[in-house]
Formats: sequence, C-alpha cells, structure tokens
Amino acid sequence: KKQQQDVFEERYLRCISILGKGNFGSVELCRYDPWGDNTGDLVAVKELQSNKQATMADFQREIQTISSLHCDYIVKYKGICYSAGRLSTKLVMEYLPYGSLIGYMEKHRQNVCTRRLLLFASQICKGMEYLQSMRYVHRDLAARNILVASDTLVKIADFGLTKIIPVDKEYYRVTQPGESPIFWYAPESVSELKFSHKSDVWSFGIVLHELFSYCDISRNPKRVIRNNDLLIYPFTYVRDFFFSFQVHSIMMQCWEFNSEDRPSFSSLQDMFENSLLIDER
Ligand SMILES: CC(C)(Nc1nc(-c2c[nH]c3ncc(Cl)cc23)ncc1F)C(=O)NCC(F)(F)F
Repeated sequence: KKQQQDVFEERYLRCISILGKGNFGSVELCRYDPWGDNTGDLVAVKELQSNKQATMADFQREIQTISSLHCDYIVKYKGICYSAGRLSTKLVMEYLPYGSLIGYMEKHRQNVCTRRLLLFASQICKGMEYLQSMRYVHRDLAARNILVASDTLVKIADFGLTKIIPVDKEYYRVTQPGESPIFWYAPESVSELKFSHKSDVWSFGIVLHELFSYCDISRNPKRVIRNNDLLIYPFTYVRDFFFSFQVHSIMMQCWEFNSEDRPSFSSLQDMFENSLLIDER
C-alpha cells in the first residue's frame, strides 16, 4: 500500500555528524528542526553517494523497500527529503542512539550475557522471518548491518542490496558479483550468484557466530581456498568452548551446504523459543 510519504524539508534538516558509509551511500545524523529551537527529532539521513556504482534506481528501490517494511526488528522509515539543489533524494530513517552492533559489542562486551546474545539473535531471526514473509532477500545480513535500539532491542538495517524474489522462483540471481565480503555469502551465492531466503539463513549463521564471538573479528574463522575450490565448511573444526551445544548446532544447520537442508527462519525462531536458554519475558 502506498503509505503517506512524510516529506522532510531540506532547509529544516540540520546535519550534526556523519554516522557511516553503507552500501552505496553515506548516512548522517541530523536534527529535523522546523521550529529552529533544537527541539526537533534526531534522524538518520541516507543519501546516494554519486561516485558509487549504485544508480538512482537502486536508491529508489531501497526507499521503496524500507518504506514497505513495518516490523519492530527493522529500522523504521520516516520519509524522504527532496534536496532542491542536488538531484538526489534523501532517505530519512529513525535514529538509533546505541549505534551499530559491532560498536556496541566492543563497548559493552563484559556485561552482555549469553541470554542477551540469544535475545538479540531471536530478534534478528524475527526480523528476517518478517522479511521472508514479504518475499524480500536481504543479501547483506551481517553484524555491521544490525543496529542497537536499546540494551534489549536490536534492528536490521541497510536494505541497499535487498531484492524481491520473483513469484515463480525460489531465488534471485544477480548479474555481477557485489562488493560484499564473501565471508557472509552462502556457497551458492559465491559460485552461482544465487540469493534466496536460505542464503540469508547462511548469513544469519555467520551473524550468530559474530554475536557469540562478541564481534571480535580476530575470531572469525578464515575461509580457506584449497586447490582452487572454496572450502565451504569454514567452521566445522571451530568448536569454541563457550558456544553452547544448542548454539553450535543451530550454526551448523545454517551452514548446510545444500540450501534446502538449511532451516527456515520460522523453524530457527522455534529453536530459539524452545531453547532452555531464553525465558520469554
Ligand atoms: C552506514 C551506516 C550509517 N553505518 C552506521 N550507522 C550507524 C547508526 C547509528 N545509529 C543509527 N540509526 C540509524 C541508522 Cl540507519 C544508522 C545508524 N552507526 C554506525 C555506522 F557505521 C549504516 O546505516 N549502517 C548500516 C546499519 F548499521 F545501519 F545497518
């Protein structure tokens, strides 16, 4: 449904700082302050970086995607800003003050217990379950694209690479390899550029591994290229002592070589609900 697009006037959008660079765009922290008295809301404003290979069409598709998503575990769309001077439109989203999951983990590693890691994992899983119900494939699920809304809530963000699965197919085939690091890619995405809900499940397994390693990239097992074929079981030998049996078994299910053998996000959600480790609040 075409929702009422909130239009933000550029003259009231005051840039405060640069938050970061995502897929094809940069995002600024701004205050939308029509009264000019600093009482306006803080918002995250994403604009297309012209030098990147992404086109306006890609950005329009990202805006179309995020404005159609309504879920507690997905960063909220607030509207758009037509910047008069430049050609580009800007995407206005809610600002999450706790920042990206990577930064949060680095800062709060000591006091994030296993139960909270599983709460975050189950929230990401719920967000992905919703995305799957809308026939969207994220294609870049990674801890760097998860935002922290509060000490007990995380949200999925950065829909720059998200695609809709055509109704008559189970996967989306891209024409040229993207720029994302292959560490998060399922084998069929690396070898055949095929992306599906099940390749998002593989990436979810990687995000689980990132969560339980507190996003410490030095713990990322390396993907080994052996006699020219990608070693596709990067973690079989990784048995970190602190991965509980349940978590390790969930990861291994997400990393089944054949995409059909991987669980769906709904069955993953059941595993989290049933796992003794989380009591539903
Ligand atoms: C490119 C950008 C800006 N990177 C960062 N965003 C925020 C950040 C902090 N608070 C935010 N609130 C909303 C949004 Cl869209 C971003 C942030 N903080 C640090 C970042 F590196 C981003 O969008 N990353 C993808 C995301 F993490 F959001 F999935």
